[in-house]
Amino acid sequence: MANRKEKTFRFIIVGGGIAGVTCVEQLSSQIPSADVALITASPHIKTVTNYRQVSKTLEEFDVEEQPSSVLEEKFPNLTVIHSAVKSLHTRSHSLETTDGRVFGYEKLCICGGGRPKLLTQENPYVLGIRDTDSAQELQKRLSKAKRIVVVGNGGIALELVYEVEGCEVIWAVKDKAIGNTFFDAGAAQFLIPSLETNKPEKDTPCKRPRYTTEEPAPGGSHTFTADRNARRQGSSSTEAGSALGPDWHEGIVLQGSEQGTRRVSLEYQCEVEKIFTSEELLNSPPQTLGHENVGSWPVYIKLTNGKTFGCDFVVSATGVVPNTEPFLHGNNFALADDGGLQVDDHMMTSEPDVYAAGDVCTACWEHSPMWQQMRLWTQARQMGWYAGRCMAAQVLSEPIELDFCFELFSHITKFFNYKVVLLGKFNGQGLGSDHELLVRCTKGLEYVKVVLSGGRMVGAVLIGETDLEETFENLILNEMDLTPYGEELLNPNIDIEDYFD
Ligand SMILES: Cc1cc2nc3c(=O)[nH]c(=O)nc-3n(C[C@H](O)[C@H](O)[C@H](O)COP(=O)(O)OP(=O)(O)OC[C@H]3O[C@@H](n4cnc5c(N)ncnc54)[C@H](O)[C@@H]3O)c2cc1C
Ligand SMILES: NC(=O)C1=CN([C@@H]2O[C@H](COP(=O)(O)OP(=O)(O)OC[C@H]3O[C@@H](n4cnc5c(N)ncnc54)[C@H](O)[C@@H]3O)[C@@H](O)[C@H]2O)C=CC1
Repeated sequence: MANRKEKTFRFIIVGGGIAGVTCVEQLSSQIPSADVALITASPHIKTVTNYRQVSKTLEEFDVEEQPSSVLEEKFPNLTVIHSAVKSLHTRSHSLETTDGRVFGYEKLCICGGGRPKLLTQENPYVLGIRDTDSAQELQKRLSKAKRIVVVGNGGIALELVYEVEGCEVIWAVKDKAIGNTFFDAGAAQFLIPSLETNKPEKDTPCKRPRYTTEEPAPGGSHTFTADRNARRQGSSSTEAGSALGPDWHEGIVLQGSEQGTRRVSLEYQCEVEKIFTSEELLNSPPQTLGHENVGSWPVYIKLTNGKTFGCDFVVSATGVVPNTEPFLHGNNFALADDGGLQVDDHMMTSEPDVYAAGDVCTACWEHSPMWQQMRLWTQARQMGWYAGRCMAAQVLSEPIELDFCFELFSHITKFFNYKVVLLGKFNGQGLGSDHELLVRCTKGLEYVKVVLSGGRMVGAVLIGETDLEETFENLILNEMDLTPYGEELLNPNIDIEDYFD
């Protein structure tokens, strides 16, 4: 293969998502003379725009899908190759793309992202959501649907059950409360009433519509209903590739076949026992179907709580698997338990000269006590940026230390139309019983939870416009003993910022 190399680049980055593109930008601006190649399976690349450092560790930005020429114009030494990597040969420092080209590299960074961890593979009635194609498929199928079942209790499920209108949604969660990857039961209780109320009308269209839309066709349980008739529309056509992200649902119509109502029925503490097609159900012994008629739905889902629901399709919102497949074969990559490429504190994998960043990798260095990896947009950006710096530092023989952004976990997002800020060990992760909680909650307005360990703040969940993120971030980073303040810490009548000046 070595002889067939079309060209050897100093740096090759695989993947045109946030991690890969940020890595390319960092490398190209740090060493402008270096030949850099970005190899990506997707026709468009994702770039970070309107980046804003909210506080020491919190950041906000928009993400835009752009043609790769934008990047090539900015960095003349960059070549973008639109093809998927088919095989990697770390010994000969070369890789082959699906269109049969072979490229050599001095340093490689794998930013191949992840794919949905589906409940079951190759069942046409089980959908996952990851990229533009899968979002469009969801939109298309939803426009004809009367009932769907959403399985999973993380980010995608939270967004979907809130956004879908005109279609009954059965939401099956393994846990006692909603949103287990982000919240505890208290926060879940604060958020639940939002499923019963109307979504606020959006007076401005989405800032960055990215998806083609089609007009939809006409047209221990807990049930929530809300009415709304408004429909949103986006524009701009793209093809499959990188993961969606914040606001992915803003540019598409998530409307079922019926008129604009949100109807969510929650099934707690249950998993999926079996998924049947209508024919399978007819051929199998009688099932407990309640009022369902066998044959009236294309697919049926049996839950471990004994209930079976017929529906138009099932959304498997059950997490992400790192996309390691094409890179592993014939190489010696160490993998983490979650299937990610293990990386050290310089974003290096176990193979020489191969780095990795974003959803594809698992951070295997000794973490700061206040940081954990979550497969999020912000972390993809931070890892891509830091990997670029590490690759450049190695080439320039410069020392580099783990970046400050890995000191404290921080995430800003929106669920059920509330601003949500998560800091540090926001759910007491890894603390066992060695922590206490302080909670302040005003129904419909805000939910503030502080996690304390040994008298020091180690995490927080802030829902609503609390304006506390910067102060709490400082208190966590300063490791100040807060014992003397006790519950005053959350006293709404005290301006906490002045308190700690
Ligand atoms: C529906 C949805 C909503 C989300 N919402 C949020 C949110 O609100 N906030 C947040 O922080 N995060 C969110 N995320 C998570 C976030 O989008 C991801 O963590 C992040 O985009 C990962 O970036 P990445 O660059 O690592 O991977 P990706 O964006 O998946 O990019 C991987 C790239 O690698 C390319 N690729 C893969 N294999 C190959 C190959 N063999 N050869 C060449 N190229 C290849 C792909 O085409 C793609 O361009 C969401 C994710 C989803 C699916
Ligand atoms: N606003 C945000 O920050 C958002 C972030 N994301 C990110 O996108 C990625 C994909 O999102 P999700 O698929 O929601 O992943 P996730 O990791 O957030 O949640 C997965 C959920 O599926 C559940 N689950 C796993 N296996 C299951 C099974 N067999 N049966 C039933 N439940 C099961 C888990 O308990 C968990 O609740 C994640 O990395 C997530 O963090 C997604 C949407 C919004």
